[in-house]
Amino acid sequence: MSKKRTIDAFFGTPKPKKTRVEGLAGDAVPTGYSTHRAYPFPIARLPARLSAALAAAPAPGAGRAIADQPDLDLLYFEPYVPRPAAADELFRFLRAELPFYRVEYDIRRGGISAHIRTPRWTTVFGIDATSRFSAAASSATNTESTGSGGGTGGEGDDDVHIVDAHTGARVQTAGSGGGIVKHYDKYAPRPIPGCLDELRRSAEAATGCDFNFCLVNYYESGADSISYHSDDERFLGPRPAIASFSLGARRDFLMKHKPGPEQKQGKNDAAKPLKLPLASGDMVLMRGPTQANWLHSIPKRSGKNEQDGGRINITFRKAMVKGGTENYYNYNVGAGPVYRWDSVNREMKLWNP
Ligand SMILES: O=C(O)CCC(=O)C(=O)O
Ligand SMILES: [Fe+2]
Repeated sequence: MSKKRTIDAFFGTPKPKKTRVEGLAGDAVPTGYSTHRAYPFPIARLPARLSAALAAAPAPGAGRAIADQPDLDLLYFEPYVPRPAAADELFRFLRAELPFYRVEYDIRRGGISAHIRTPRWTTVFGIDATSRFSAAASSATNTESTGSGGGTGGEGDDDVHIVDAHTGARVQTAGSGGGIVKHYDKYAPRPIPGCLDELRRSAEAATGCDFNFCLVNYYESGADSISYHSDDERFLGPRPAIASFSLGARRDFLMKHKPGPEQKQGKNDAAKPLKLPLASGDMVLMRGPTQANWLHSIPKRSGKNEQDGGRINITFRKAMVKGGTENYYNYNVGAGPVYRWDSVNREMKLWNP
């Protein structure tokens, strides 16, 4: 029996007589909801046993360094989230509880325009380092409500606003009304919900890095992919550290050195392409000179490997300036409709509140 079928057999049949929440794996019961007016629906907090699994995450330095190639610096936790049970439960939880988008956009390159359909589901939370969510935001995102989404005790998400990270002064945004719109006028940034913030805090402890953004990809089958790119945008600053988690189906993560003048000089002849078969629960920290010099991708899979179950990828990053916030919401939320996992039909479904 394949590993996947074993996991399905273990989690596929919920235990009878326990309170069960639609979309949650097995007998998991949420411990409350994160709410915010920019969320399309309240987002469940982690069941206690997943919180416990993340709290017991690897100690700093537990990862294996991969730095034996020019300009490459990876730290590979294999796994980070214990597998199969915790990693697979976290996969099912996040697929069921997060809003997803299928972003489309137009590009113009060299006078030619093209319409791009992102070949995977995406979502994003966070705000760049020039701003933060007010104290009311953190209480709103930790609201112990029972699912109505309205919060409790008057700590409604209406009090949540964005403030300057240094002065604490309120940042004038599209949603805050009254006067000239100055910042974040295209998208209302969303605080990282509790369920992903627990993983963010765990990753910060394990890596010693700071993260203020969480990007999520859902590859529903082998037909979904991400093409070769590097996460080297200027708004991440030089030598960015990116923590990348894998949950669900195993997919190959390919890396190759960027072509460049150095290669012609022979310096990078030794840089061989890399293939990491990322499994559920794995985490790869990419840091140092990696983004400036290497490309990475998740190629499509075909034939018998195409329908091998979905995979979620979560990356934590630190955007330094406001342009990063707009860029991330542009390409991971966009202007299209919201989708949510339908656990009966086992597919993403348009969310119509
Ligand atoms: O899915 C993955 O492992 C990689 C995702 C990625 O490279 C990205 O979101 O920038
Ligand atoms: Fe990437």
